[in-house]
Amino acid sequence: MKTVTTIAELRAVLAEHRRAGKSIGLVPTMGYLHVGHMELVRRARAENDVVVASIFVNPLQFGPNEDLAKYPRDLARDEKMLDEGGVDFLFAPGVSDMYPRPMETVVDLPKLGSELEGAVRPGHFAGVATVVTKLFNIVQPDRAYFGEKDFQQLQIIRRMVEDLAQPVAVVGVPTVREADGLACSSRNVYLTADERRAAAIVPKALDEAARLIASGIVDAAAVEQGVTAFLATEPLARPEVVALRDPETLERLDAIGEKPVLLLLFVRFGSTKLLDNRVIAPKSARLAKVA
Ligand SMILES: Nc1ncnc2c1ncn2[C@@H]1O[C@H](COP(=O)(O)OP(=O)(O)OP(=O)(O)O)[C@@H](O)[C@H]1O
Ligand SMILES: CC(C)(CO)[C@@H](O)C(=O)[O-]
Ligand code: BAL
Repeated sequence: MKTVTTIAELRAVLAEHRRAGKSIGLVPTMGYLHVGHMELVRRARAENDVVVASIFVNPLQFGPNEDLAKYPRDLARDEKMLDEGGVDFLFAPGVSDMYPRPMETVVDLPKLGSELEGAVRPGHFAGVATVVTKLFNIVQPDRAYFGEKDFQQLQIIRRMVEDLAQPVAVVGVPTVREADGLACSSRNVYLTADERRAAAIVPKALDEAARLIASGIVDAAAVEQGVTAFLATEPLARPEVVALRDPETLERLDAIGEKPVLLLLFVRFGSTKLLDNRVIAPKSARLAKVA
């Protein structure tokens, strides 16, 4: 694997491969890799001739009081993991490589980006959409891989690619979990031992949502209240978003019908935010209950 830090060098090495007709897969990350990231790499490796991973802790997507400065970093360990995962090029630019001048241009999806996590992190998704567009322009990948754990991010990128006719196929990858069900996340390292034990309630709250829907509840607010009450049984959990939404538009739902619904959670433990979600198909949830 070759590590590249400048846009010009990455463009030059990829141009050769593109001329030779090779397909290119891109895995964008912020580093401090775990098995969830490596699943994106595995998919990219299986589906493309050339695999590029990027590590860039993007200042544009952090709010003034967020964890930009303390976001966990370990480039040497990440390089080893990516090399073993079969990545061909690691793009690891510094902030001045990526943004030689303050950015004047912003890619924003004001509606999708202000819902849910966007409501508690104003400007976050404009920062994500802008950097992902820039990465797409630099790498010009055939396919780009994103985790379903960050479900809103994935839907925003899908919509951005459609709206702007960006020539890339967006591939969503199912969430990889720890043994107790907690979604793997770089930020899990911030949790104290007590918070880490308590965090197992997050995936259980998704099970609770599926159980409530399977029991025949059709009122979306009643499911949200049931899940909030379930999370309240864990004193260390501070739910910030408990929302049942349309999986594609992220719009609120009044009633649960036949179509799949998204349950999205954003729960704080101490100063750490944890995200999780599940798309629940009401029909199969109810059939599973009958069976
Ligand atoms: N558990 C996981 N399973 C599958 N994909 C994941 C998982 N965790 C992260 N990803 C995906 O990896 C990509 C890079 O994510 P990122 O570097 O922000 O890691 P993260 O663990 O989500 O970090 P954070 O703690 O900041 O949320 C994103 O597309 C993200 O959705
Ligand atoms: C997609 C991404 C790499 C953009 O900075 C980031 O939001 C992430 O790691 O999910
Ligand atoms: N995993 C999404 C990136 C962020 O939280 O900033």
